[in-house]
Amino acid sequence: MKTQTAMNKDWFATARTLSEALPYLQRYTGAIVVIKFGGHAMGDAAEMASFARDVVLMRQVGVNPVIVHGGGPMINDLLTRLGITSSFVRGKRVTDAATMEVVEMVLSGLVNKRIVQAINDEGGRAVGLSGKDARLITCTPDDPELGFVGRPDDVDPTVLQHLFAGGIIPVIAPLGAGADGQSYNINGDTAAGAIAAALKADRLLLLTDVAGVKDSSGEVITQLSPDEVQELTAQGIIAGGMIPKTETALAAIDGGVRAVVILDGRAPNACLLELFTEHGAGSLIRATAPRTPAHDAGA
Ligand SMILES: Nc1ncnc2c1ncn2[C@@H]1O[C@H](COP(=O)(O)OP(=O)(O)O)[C@@H](O)[C@H]1O
Ligand SMILES: CC(=O)N[C@@H](CCC(=O)OP(=O)(O)O)C(=O)O
Repeated sequence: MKTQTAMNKDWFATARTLSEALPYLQRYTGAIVVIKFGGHAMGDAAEMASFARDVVLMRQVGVNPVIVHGGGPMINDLLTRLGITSSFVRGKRVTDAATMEVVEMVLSGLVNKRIVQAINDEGGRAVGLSGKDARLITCTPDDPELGFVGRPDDVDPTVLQHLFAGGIIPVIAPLGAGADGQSYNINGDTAAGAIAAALKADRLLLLTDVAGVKDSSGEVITQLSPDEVQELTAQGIIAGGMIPKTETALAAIDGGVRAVVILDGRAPNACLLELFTEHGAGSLIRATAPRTPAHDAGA
């Protein structure tokens, strides 16, 4: 049972949090925030609902969120059930014709519609599409060794601008078409970075299953410059699955994205904490400027 005094304390704290968010809400009105929602970050139904609620809140306060999702673990599940073996080279799935069919079914079907439904359930209006729709992403083959893995060559974000104007939240599966109409599988981080660069997004949030980029003692680094990312990679401190993320971050910054944040998508309200509080979350990568006191003031 809660006493009147305890309840009052809760409400005062909530009101103060809302009040303190004002400069951040003002800062992000009209901003474009691209969110890469990785398969490992998706979690269970409650975690998916919590993510969807944060996205709907962003839209409600005037941000234009764009979700680019992954789904590697879900692709693995269906491939296993179908008896198709799969391998990765430098973090990318070797994709033959049969694998491509499964990748498209899982990403454009199961995963995309699950996210769309979760956002709509929270009162938002989401539209699911892939990089093949409205020529959003045109690809060339990444590397002959990888089969039908695409490298985004041309990104036409016109369809996204139409969706923003209608107050609709785009949810994008990382697929693309070649000039010849062939379907390509694109790494989710790569697709998110290319879309963020084409939109000159204010933020690219890469949601993963760790709290951020860690240093040699396992501490999360709250802010890094591109040079520091390169140093940590050369020292082998940034390794494995973190390499495609930091490479994406550097390419996105080069392409005109103002800043990239790598953060834990399973942490409650991770996106809200990053955008609308002084605290921030995860590791912020950008060319210059401090993270505090207002971690992105004027950026
Ligand atoms: N310096 C580092 N800081 C944080 N994580 C790192 C670092 N180097 C390697 N990693 C690994 O990168 C992983 C994130 O990449 P990945 O599993 O591919 O993510 P996702 O599935 O979300 O795309 C972490 O779980 C961690 O094991
Ligand atoms: C070329 C390539 O590797 N494509 C990825 C696409 C999905 C993805 O990126 O999913 P996560 O973000 O959950 O890892 C794949 O086939 O798994």
